[in-house]
Amino acid sequence: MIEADRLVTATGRDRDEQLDRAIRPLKLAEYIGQPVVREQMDLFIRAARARRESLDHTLIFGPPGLGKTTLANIIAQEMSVSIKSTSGPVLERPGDLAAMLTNLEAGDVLFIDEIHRLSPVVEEVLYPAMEDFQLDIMIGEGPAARSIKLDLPPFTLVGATTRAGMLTNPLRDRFGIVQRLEFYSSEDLATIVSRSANILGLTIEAQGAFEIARRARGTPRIANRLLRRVRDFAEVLGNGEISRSVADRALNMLDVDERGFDHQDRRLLLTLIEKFDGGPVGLDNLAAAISEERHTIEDVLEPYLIQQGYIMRTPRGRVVTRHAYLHFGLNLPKRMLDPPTPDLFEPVAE
Ligand SMILES: Nc1ncnc2c1ncn2[C@@H]1O[C@H](COP(=O)(O)OP(=O)(O)OP(=O)(O)O)[C@@H](O)[C@H]1O
Ligand SMILES: [Mg+2]
Repeated sequence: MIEADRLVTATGRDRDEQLDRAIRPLKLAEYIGQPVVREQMDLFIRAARARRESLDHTLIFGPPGLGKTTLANIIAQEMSVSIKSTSGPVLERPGDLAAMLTNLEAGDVLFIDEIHRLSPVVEEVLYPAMEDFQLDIMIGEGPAARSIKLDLPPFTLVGATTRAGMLTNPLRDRFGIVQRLEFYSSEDLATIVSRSANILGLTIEAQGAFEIARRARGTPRIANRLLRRVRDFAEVLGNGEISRSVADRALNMLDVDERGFDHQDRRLLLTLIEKFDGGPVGLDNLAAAISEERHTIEDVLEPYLIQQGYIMRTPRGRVVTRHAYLHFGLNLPKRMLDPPTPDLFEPVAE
C-alpha cells in the first residue's frame, strides 16, 4: 500500500517536472510580465553582444517561483553561451567554487542559486573572480601552504536570492546589474496560464485562465501548478474544457480561496487574529504558533500577504490589517474602527 502510494507520488512528480520543462520559457520574448526587467535585460544583452563582451554580473532577487532560475537560463540562451548551475549551500569549500570557475569557458554564465547562503570563505574566493577574473586560493596547510593565482576567462556570474537583505555589501557591490522581480498581475498570469495550456494542448476559455490567474498569489509557478490540477478536474469530472466555472469549482475543491490564499495563508492570518489579537507579534512566536520555520514565513508566506496589504511588518512584530478581518467576515476590533470625534470639552489633564 505504502509502496503504491509512493509510486503514485513519484510518477506524479516526474510528470509535473516534465511538464515544467516543456512550459518554461527559453527566450526573453517568451518571458511574460516584468516589463522593466525585460526591457533592461534586453538592452544590456544587446549591448554586451554588440561589444562582444560577457554580460555584467547580474543579481536577481524576488520571492520563490517568480522566475529567477528561468531568467538566468534565458540570459545564457540570449547570450548564446553555456550555463553552469550550482547553489550557495552546495559550494561548501573554496575548492568547490574553484572547480566550477576553472571549468568555465569564455563568456559562460555561472549561475549560483541561493547565493545568500554562500559561506564566508567561499565568498572570499568569489570577490577577485568577479572583479578581475582571477582565482586566488590557498592550497595545503601550515608551513607547506601556498597561494596560487590563476587567470580565469571572462564570465558572467548570475546570482539568485529570495533575500537581497541577507547579501553582504561587498558581494552585492560586485554585481553590475541588479534585478528585482515583482509579483505578477492577474493579466500577466492569465497570459502565462493560456500559454502553458496551449503547450499542453488543453482547451481553456479566457475566463477560465483568468480565474486560475487571479487565485495564483501573483506567482507563475503556482499558476502553472493550479492549471495542472484544474486540468485533472476538468478531465475527470467534465469534458476536459477549462471554463470559468470548472476552474472555480476545482480551485474551491483544492481549498484555494477567492483571494488565492491556501490553508497555510489562512492559518497564519487567523492565528494572528485569534491568538495574538491581531498583533504585533514577533516572528519567532508566530513561527512557533503555526509550527512553521521562520524563514518559510519570511520567504514564502509573508511577502504576498504584505504586498496585498493583509499583514504589516512593524518594529514590534507582525500586525494584521483590517483587510484580514474583513476577509474572514469578522468584526473589526475597536481600534480599527474610525477614531471617535475628539471630545472638545474633555478636561485637559494637568
Ligand atoms: N515570466 C515568466 N513567464 C512565463 N513563465 C514563467 C515566468 N517566470 C516563471 N515562469 C514559470 O514559473 C516556473 C517557476 O519559475 P522559476 O523556477 O524560474 O522560479 P524561481 O524564482 O527560480 O523560484 P525559486 O525561488 O523557488 O527557485 C517556471 O518553471 C516557469 O515555467
Ligand atoms: Mg529557482
